[in-house]
Amino acid sequence: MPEADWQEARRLAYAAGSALAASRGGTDLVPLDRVNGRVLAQDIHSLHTMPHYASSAMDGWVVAGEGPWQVERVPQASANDGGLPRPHAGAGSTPPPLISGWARAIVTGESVPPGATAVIRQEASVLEAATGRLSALQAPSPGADIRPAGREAAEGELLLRAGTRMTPGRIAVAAVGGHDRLPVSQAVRIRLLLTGDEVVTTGIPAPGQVRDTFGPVLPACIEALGGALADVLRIGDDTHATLDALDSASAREADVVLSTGGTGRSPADHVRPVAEELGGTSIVGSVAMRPGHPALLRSLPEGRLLVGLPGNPLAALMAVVTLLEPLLEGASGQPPSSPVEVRTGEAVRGAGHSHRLLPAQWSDPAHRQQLVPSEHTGSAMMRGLAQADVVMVVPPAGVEAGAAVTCLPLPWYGR
Ligand SMILES: Nc1nc2c(c(=O)[nH]1)N[C@H]1C(S)=C(S)[C@@H](COP(=O)(O)OP(=O)(O)OC[C@H]3O[C@@H](n4cnc5c(N)ncnc54)[C@H](O)[C@@H]3O)O[C@H]1N2
Ligand code: MOO
Repeated sequence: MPEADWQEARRLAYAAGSALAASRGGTDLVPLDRVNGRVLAQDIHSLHTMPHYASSAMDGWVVAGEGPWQVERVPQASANDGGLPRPHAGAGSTPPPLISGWARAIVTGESVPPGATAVIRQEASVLEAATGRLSALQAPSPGADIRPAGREAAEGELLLRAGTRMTPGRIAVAAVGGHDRLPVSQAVRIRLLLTGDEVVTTGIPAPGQVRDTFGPVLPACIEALGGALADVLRIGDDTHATLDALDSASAREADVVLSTGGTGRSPADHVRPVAEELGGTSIVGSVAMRPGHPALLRSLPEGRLLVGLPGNPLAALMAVVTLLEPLLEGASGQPPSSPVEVRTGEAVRGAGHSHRLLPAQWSDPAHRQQLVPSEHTGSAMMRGLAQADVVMVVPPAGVEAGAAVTCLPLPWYGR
């Protein structure tokens, strides 16, 4: 099977994610304080006008008509508040109307009474305590410092579209719109399967061993991309263990198995042959990208999916942005993310028939105009990725200095 072109591999992964959602995707109703990062399954509308009542934008006096005004009730001067203003007296109810020529103390956010024409800030007012006469340093324009009801949104107005990923700003607008829970796409459940006899999880590895790069890293990537980690399994390079990990009762509880290592074709590599033996179809057999070309995507029994990441750590993370990210976008109903184009400050050699995925960084982080490839970007190296701001996608023919080049965000910098 020929290597899939890089863009085609992303399209196929997105389509496989969409098909997964169609076959098993449900909706969760999630409270606002737990919805960050989830993707809306339906459009969200305002449940009332926003703001839902006219309020004061400042501490001071609400007035009706032309000044000077008579204060309804002169507040007692006190050391703490200088006689102004009193706390919200009537939260939850409409205040009594204000008659033309009168003024009443008001605090920020408090309901403006019917009949009010403006709010005068405390520091812009002069109160004659003995007579209760209030004047303004400058005549207020009509409606000054009053936030009218409905200025931000009418009741029923669209606030957020289905397919939107929730962020703190979007959670805030849903709260202001009156929502307690939001309908979000059920997160894709992912089994993380780490393979390799030589992998050790702590301390300094002996020659021939490697320190596990994936166990501490991929759960964070899965979370950042909106997936849900179902479980983590570590196995050696063994056919039966691989078979069990891909197709046991517990494996079937996950929608996707995300494996690392074992994608090659040596006798020590079991992921590919065992998956083939299980049936299903190959969706992406390998990808025309460097590093990471042995990455694979195939269907497993019951319509589950296998994303096989190569063992070399940088290769695996480039496969995460190539296959796992579009798959999870498709599965949550988000539109496919479109990579941005940025200028490269240096000429970058292409890989001939493949795209090159290179960790890259801003040459001037303050202005973010131009990228340069990071150093130490060998397939088994991590220093380049540690410094990187984005992934530069270099076309097969390479790019000249100053040319625009496609870039992908790194999962942990959000999208
Ligand atoms: N004859 C060929 N050999 C290889 C080819 C090829 O085309 N022909 N492709 C190379 C490329 S490219 C890659 S990438 C790797 C893919 O290897 P596998 O997916 O089969 O992975 P392994 O062989 O199990 O391991 C490769 C490498 O990665 C290290 N590794 C594995 N797991 C971890 C981990 N959890 N943390 C850190 N490092 C890990 C492992 O020790 C090996 O060094 O194949 C090339 N060979
Ligand atoms: O995927 Mo491999 O070298 O491209 O590490």
